[in-house]
Amino acid sequence: MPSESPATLALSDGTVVTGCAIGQCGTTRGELCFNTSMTGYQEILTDPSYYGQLVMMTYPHIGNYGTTPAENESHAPKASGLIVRSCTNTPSGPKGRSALDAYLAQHGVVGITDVDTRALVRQIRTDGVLNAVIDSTGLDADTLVARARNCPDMAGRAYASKVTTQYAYTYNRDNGPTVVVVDYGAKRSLLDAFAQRGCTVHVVPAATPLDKLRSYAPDALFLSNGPGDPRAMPEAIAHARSALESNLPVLGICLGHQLMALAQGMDVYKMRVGHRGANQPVKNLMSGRVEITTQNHGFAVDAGSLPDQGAVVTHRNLNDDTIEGLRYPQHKAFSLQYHPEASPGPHDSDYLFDAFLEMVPNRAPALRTARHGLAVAG
Ligand SMILES: NC(=O)CC[C@H](N)C(=O)O
Repeated sequence: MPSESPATLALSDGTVVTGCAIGQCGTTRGELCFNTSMTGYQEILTDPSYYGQLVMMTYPHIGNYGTTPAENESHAPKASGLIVRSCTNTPSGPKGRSALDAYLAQHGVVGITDVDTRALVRQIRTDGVLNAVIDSTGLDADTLVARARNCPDMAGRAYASKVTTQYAYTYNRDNGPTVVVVDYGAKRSLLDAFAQRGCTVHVVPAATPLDKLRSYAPDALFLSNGPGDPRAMPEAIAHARSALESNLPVLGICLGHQLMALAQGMDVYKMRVGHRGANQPVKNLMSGRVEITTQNHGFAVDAGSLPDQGAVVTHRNLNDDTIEGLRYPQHKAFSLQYHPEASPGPHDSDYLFDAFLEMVPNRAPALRTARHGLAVAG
C-alpha cells in the first residue's frame, strides 16, 4: 500500500467510501467510469479521451509493472483521477520503471486505493453513470457529495478543445500516403499505426478547416478519438461533413466516428454505462469474423437514426448490439466506434488501417479491403 493517508470517494448519489490516498494530495472530480482491462493503466490514464473522467480499474491489482514514458499515449495523464482496489509501490519488471503512486504524484493526479471497486461497478451498472469526487485533503463527506452533485455532466461538454494540439506538427515523414490527422485528442498509438505503415503523418488542431487541410496535399484524412460529447461540437461536425464530401478517403475513430455519423444526419446518445475495456466482442458483419476489441466511449451512434442511404452498419457489438462501425457508400469513408490500434488490448482489428490506406488511389490493390467488405465507391 503506497500511503497510510486517508482519502474519500464521494458519489453524486450520496455514496461515500473511504480508502487510502495515492498520487497527488488534493481534490478532483469528474464522471466516474470503469475500465475492465487487466493491464494498460498507464495507456488508459494518458489517453486524452479520458479527460474529465475519474477512471476506476476493475482489475484489483494495479501498478504491478510500474510506469515508463514509452507507455504514454500522450505526454502526461489526462484522466482527472484514478480509483483502484490495490496499488503496489514495489513494481516488478525491467529496471528504471517508476511506481504508479510516484508517477501520479509527479503528474498531479489525485487517486484513491483500497476501495471495493467491484461493488461500485455493480452500483454503476445498476443505476447508470454518475459523477464523483476524490479527496485526500480531509474535506467532510457532505461537502464532497455536494461537489460531486455540482460536477458538470459529460453530456454537452466539448472537451476536445482542452486536449487538441495548439499547433500543427509533422509526426512522421515517409514514402507512403500522406495522412492528415485532425487531433481531437489523438492517442499516440493511432499516429504510430499510420507511421508503421510508411505514412507521412501531419497532425493539426481540431478547429482546422478543410481548405487548410488541403494545403498538406493529403492522400487521406483521419478524424481522431477524443473526450466529451460530439453533439456539442457543431464546428467539428461541419468539418466532418466537408471531409466526407472532399472525395479523399476518410477514417474516423471513436469521437471521429461519432462526428462523421452526426455529419451524415445520424443521432448520438449518451450511454447509460459506457464501454471501456480490452475485451469487447465486435462482429464484422461483412466477413462474419468476431474481433476482440479495445473500447473507451460513453456515447454511441443511435441505430434508430440510420438513414435509408448514406451510412451502412459494418460492425456491431455482440454484448449489446450497439453500432461499432459504419461505412458511407457515397464517400470513400468508414468509421469505427472502437479502437483498432488497441493499446492496451488485442490486435484483432489491425487490418482496418490497411483497409483504410488501400482506399488511397495508386496504392496496392485493395485485397484486404475487399475481403473485409469495406471497399467503397469513389
Ligand atoms: N475514445 C473516444 O474517442 C471517446 C468518444 C466520446 N468522447 C465518448 O465518450 O463516446
